[in-house]
Amino acid sequence: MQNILSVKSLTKKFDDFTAVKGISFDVETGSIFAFLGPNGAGKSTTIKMLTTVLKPTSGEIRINGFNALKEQDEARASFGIVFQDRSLDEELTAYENMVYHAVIYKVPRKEREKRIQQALEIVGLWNRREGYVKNYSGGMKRRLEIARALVHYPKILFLDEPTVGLDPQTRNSIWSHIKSLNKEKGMTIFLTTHYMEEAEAVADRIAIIDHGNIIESGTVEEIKKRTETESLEEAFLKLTGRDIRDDNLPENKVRTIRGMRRRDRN
Ligand SMILES: Nc1ncnc2c1ncn2[C@@H]1O[C@H](COP(=O)(O)OP(=O)(O)OP(=O)(O)O)[C@@H](O)[C@H]1O
Repeated sequence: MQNILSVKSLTKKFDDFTAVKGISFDVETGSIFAFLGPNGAGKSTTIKMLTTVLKPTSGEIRINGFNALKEQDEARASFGIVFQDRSLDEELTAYENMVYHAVIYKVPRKEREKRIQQALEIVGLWNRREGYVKNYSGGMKRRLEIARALVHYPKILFLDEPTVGLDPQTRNSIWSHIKSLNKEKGMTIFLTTHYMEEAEAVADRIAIIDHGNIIESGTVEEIKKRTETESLEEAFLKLTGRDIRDDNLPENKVRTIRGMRRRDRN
């Protein structure tokens, strides 16, 4: 199978500190790839380089066959991204937010309505398109962000912590939308998450980064076998010696996640 994303010897230095240390990996077209690591491991720095926000110190990135450093426009047209931070205009309707994004991405005017409808239908928001975003729930906002990232027909979707801050039911609904996008539309998904059980449930392949190096990669089964563990969470702990969810998380994230764990138990 072809690789939609291919990364070779990718390195990022901030002055004399090396945040990403020559990592290499491939993402197969049509797969779900989870990029995991404790806080400060280098995930955000890597995603920023993959999405052309940050210039690598050295290394190669090919997205959809394009050199992400030399063919930036083509590379950018090939991916959609949902960052952790909300970037919707709350004072506009869902539909207006979609139009705004379609214009920025230069979707031809004639195509706009059709593509917006398709994207909103995928996340189950077409019937709610006239609603103001400020009146949307957290889960609806996240679904709208995913729909928005699809409007220029990307080949690969980057999702940075797509379910953080959402309750368990909403998290399930987000995952089912992501899975159907992958299975039914063949969209490649590259995601980060702090929820090991969610990564285990959805990802075809996983890479674990720590201190700027990829310390393990493969399918969940391969990783569990090699680490002689029963779950991805256990494998992660064994490999990094840390709990992904509690290690130096910003206080607000810890609170959200601990709250969720309590709710999960109740
Ligand atoms: N602009 C910068 N200047 C200097 N150091 C930086 C900069 N950005 C990130 N770093 C450092 O690089 C390392 C990797 O950071 P990065 O944000 O990529 O980690 P992360 O794995 O995404 O963590 P998190 O899960 O908290 O988002 C950290 O030690 C961080 O302090």
